[in-house]
Amino acid sequence: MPYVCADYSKYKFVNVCWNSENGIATVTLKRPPVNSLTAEFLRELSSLLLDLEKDETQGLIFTSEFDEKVFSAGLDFKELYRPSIDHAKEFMSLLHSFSFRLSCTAYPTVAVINGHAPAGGCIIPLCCEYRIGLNNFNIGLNELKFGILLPDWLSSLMIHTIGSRNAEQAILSGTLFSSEHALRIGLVDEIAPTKEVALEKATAFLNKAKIVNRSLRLDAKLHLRRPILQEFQKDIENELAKNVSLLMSDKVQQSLDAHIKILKEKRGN
Ligand SMILES: CCCCCCCC/C=C\C=C\CC(=O)SCCNC(=O)CCNC(=O)[C@H](O)C(C)(C)COP(=O)(O)OP(=O)(O)OC[C@H]1O[C@@H](n2cnc3c(N)ncnc32)[C@H](O)[C@@H]1OP(=O)(O)O
Repeated sequence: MPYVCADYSKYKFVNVCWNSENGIATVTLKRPPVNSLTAEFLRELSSLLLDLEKDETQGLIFTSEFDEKVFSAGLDFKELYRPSIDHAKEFMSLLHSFSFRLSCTAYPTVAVINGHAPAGGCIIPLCCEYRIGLNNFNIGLNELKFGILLPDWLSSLMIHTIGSRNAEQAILSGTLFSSEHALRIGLVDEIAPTKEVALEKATAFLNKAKIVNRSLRLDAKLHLRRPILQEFQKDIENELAKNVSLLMSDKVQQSLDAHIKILKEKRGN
């Protein structure tokens, strides 16, 4: 059984619950109020994946502290509004490297999606091998509605998950799917009535993975995910530069400004 070496209490935005009997790590995202992804959060998540790898984790479950509300609200609007060029570059690079790392972990991964997961909030679930949703949440890649062209690796993750035809329709219409609809098109693999049941289902999925030799399983995973991994590795410098210039463009900045205002008005601030 794996021996836990890393100090998981050092992490600010996640709670790591390590089960020493089965080697499964349950990682609860807890960056208030809505687990939006900032550079600091992405840096922490990347470092966490390395720690889990070193500790020979047998399986990883992601879930959110903000149960039945939000899994992750996606990229942090506020941090990405008028960033410095250096910060924009750092952010895009962290988003890319974390998503790549999560897509090819040696251990199996599950997302328990216990709340909304719009746009960038869908990235963690899509990088995972298995997705279990709760009822009454929305999930999808609705970036086109913000004037954001998806990076190829992200489209590729969606295609891998729901097939090209469904992905084309979903991405081009910027649809956010209800949990039932997400189940029908395969964007989630199962629906559970509560987080507890979802966590049991996640553990059952991870236990099934154990009957396969670990290194053979990793070879097969990398082989099956080759089209996605190739998109991640394709012309990285150019891809990052494209995303930075998209983020800095007037159109995207105006869209972020408009969304920040909408959220403020909603809260009456
Ligand atoms: C911009 C990138 C350009 C470059 C692209 C290249 C790479 C492309 C790859 C991926 C791109 C992804 C794009 C995104 O992810 S953009 C973010 C999209 N997300 C959303 O549209 C979600 C917006 N939020 C909501 O719909 C709701 O907040 C919801 C998550 C459903 C929760 O609703 P509720 O529980 O009612 O909470 P409130 O709306 O009242 O919000 C509570 C506070 O949280 C703040 N908030 C919400 N979302 C974000 C966010 N994304 N970033 C930062 N902050 C967010 C909100 O303002 C409230 O704050 P406060 O309490 O201070 O008022």
